[in-house]
Amino acid sequence: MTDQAILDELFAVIEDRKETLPEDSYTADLFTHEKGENAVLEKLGEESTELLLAAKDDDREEIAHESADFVYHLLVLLAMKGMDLKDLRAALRERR
Ligand SMILES: N=c1c2ncn([C@@H]3O[C@H](COP(=O)(O)OP(=O)(O)OP(=O)(O)O)[C@@H](O)[C@H]3O)c2ncn1[C@@H]1O[C@H](COP(=O)(O)O)[C@@H](O)[C@H]1O
Repeated sequence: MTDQAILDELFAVIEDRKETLPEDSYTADLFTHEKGENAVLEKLGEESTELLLAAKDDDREEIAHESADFVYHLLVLLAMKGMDLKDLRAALRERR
C-alpha cells in the first residue's frame, strides 16, 4: 500500500471482507459477530481508552499504535453503516 492512499486501500479491504466474509478474517468476524454492531462499538471504546492512556504516558509509539487501532475500527463502523470515507471527508471539508 502507498502511504497516501492507505486509508482508501484499507477501506477497500474492509468492504471486501464485508462482502466475502472469509473465515480467517478479524474484520469478517466483526461483521458477523453475535453482539452485532456492539462488537465494533465496544472495540472503539476500548481503543479510545488505550489511546488516552498512551497519551497520558506521552508514549508516541503507543499513541500511533492505538490511533491506528482506533481508525481501523472506525472504518469498520462506517462500512457497517453503509457509509464510507467520502462521508468522513465531506464532514471534515464542511468545517474548513
Ligand atoms: N488494520 C487492521 C487492524 N487494526 C487492528 N486490528 C485488530 O484489532 C484488534 C485490536 O484489539 P486489541 O486492542 O484487543 O488487540 P490486542 O491484540 O489485545 O493488542 P493491541 O493491538 O492493542 O496491541 C486486534 O485483533 C488487531 O489485529 C486490525 N485488524 C485488521 N486490520 C487490517 O484489516 C485488513 C483485513 O484484515 P483481516 O480481516 O484480518 O483479513 C488488513 O489490511 C489488516 O491489516
